[in-house]
Amino acid sequence: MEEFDFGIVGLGVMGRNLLLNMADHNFSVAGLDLDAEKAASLEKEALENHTIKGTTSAEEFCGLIRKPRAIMLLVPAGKPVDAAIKSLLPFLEEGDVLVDGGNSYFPDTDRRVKELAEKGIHFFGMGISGGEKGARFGPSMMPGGNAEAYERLRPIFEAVAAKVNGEPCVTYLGQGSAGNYVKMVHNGIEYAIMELIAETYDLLKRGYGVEDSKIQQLFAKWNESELSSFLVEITSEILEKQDEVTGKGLLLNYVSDAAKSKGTGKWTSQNAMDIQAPVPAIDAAVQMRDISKYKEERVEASKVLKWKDNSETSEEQIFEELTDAFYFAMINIYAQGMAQLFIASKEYNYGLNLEEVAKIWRGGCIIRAACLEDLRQAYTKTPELPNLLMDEKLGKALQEKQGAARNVVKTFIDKGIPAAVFTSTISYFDSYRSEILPTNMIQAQRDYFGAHKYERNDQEGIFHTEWV
Ligand SMILES: NC(=O)C1=CN([C@@H]2O[C@H](COP(=O)(O)OP(=O)(O)OC[C@H]3O[C@@H](n4cnc5c(N)ncnc54)[C@H](OP(=O)(O)O)[C@@H]3O)[C@@H](O)[C@H]2O)C=CC1
Ligand SMILES: O=C(CO)[C@H](O)[C@H](O)COP(=O)(O)O
Repeated sequence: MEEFDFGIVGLGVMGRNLLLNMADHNFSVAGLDLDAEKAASLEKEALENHTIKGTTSAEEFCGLIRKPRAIMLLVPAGKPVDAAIKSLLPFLEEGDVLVDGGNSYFPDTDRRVKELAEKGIHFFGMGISGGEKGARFGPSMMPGGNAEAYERLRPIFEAVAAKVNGEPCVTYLGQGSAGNYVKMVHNGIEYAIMELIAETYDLLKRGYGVEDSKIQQLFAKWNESELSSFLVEITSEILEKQDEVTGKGLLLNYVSDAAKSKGTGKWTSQNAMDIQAPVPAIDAAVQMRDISKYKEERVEASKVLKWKDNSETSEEQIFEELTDAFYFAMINIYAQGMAQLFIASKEYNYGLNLEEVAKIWRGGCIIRAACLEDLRQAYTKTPELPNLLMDEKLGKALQEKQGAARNVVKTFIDKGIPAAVFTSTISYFDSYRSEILPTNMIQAQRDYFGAHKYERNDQEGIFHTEWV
């Protein structure tokens, strides 16, 4: 056989849709899944011009694909990836390329790259974003690994990726686990923007008692402005969806408020701490999902821990200021994530080009937004920009909008509505722009109780003092 251009392992949400997307672009693709029903139904979905074949046999699957083989895994992260690799290995040969398209934890990718290199197999970690529709009609893809192996995959990935002004939302990002790392931070940013939107909705709904339809209109209007983005767009659609079970009101009002997660946001925060890249908005978003799980405790606490709203900001003023406050927070979130990538690139030797990262995030992915073109331009101007807050254009916009952001945050606090991400973005901005921080006190305290020593700001050297 050996006639298929590409193979995909895992015919679930992402694998099946990406396979059909590839087939749309005239690539012949074989699919492998443990579930016979999924493998069989694939061929039923084929259009006339598609060349696709589904199987549950790893041997048959590997036999279908032209050598050197190009195979992508789209199975859940963790053990299923190792299991899928193990099932393929007996049938793979030197020179074959395996691409992990899932949300794998980046150290796992580094391990797999090494293990498979010993067998002459190129292993690639490639984050994919865009969900079900993105995979089907054009995702953003973040590949990392062996640069030569990528050249073989490039035509197929560029064909199926989303396009912005004709430019594909995929590019080679760097060696080893660079692709998984960039996707991990993408998801960290995703968590923070989702929480920012949730906080905005909360302030309007619980803080001001604004009707859902009016909140929907605000998000729809924002999507026509500089705040235009996929997450804002889907929020306005979610705020329109009626509940079909009860036939009464919005479905959203029946959705449980205990949020789930699969790990990428947490890994972003954990690794940010390891490499000392502060990302407080992402940390806050992860923590809010965690707090949301303590439903019973929250219900009990709400009965005893009371606060009386003493806000002086009118609903009209909030509607006016929220737009600027949202922009301010959103840019801060991207700045934190991009600064993490800047630091991680040096730490792990990825050689990331942040202009390219911003470029491939403009379309296809969950965090696509109009502002990503401004982010891209900031890096075109200054490729080694350590923090987007220092870009002239973005910095000026943030300076103009910070007043609104500060008032909105005050209003959240006055009303007793949680605003973990909104408040963290102001603190980040204020810390980053502080020539002096009170951390001299921390250094003095460390020296006082632990003889940890300190440096002085007026002379060289390391000092210790008997403080009393
Ligand atoms: N869903 C989304 O929006 C996005 C998901 N991702 C990532 O993509 C990856 C895949 O996600 P998704 O498509 O949603 O997952 P699904 O659970 O929908 O699909 C995974 C498929 O892989 C199959 N599978 C598991 N182990 C093996 C194996 N050893 N050999 C062959 N097939 C196997 C599963 O079969 P079975 O069900 O029988 O176990 C299932 O059909 C994950 O890492 C996810 O985090 C990335 C971006 C967006
Ligand atoms: O990668 C994705 C989007 O970019 C996936 O949808 C992922 O599952 C989202 O993360 P979580 O499930 O933790 O919210």
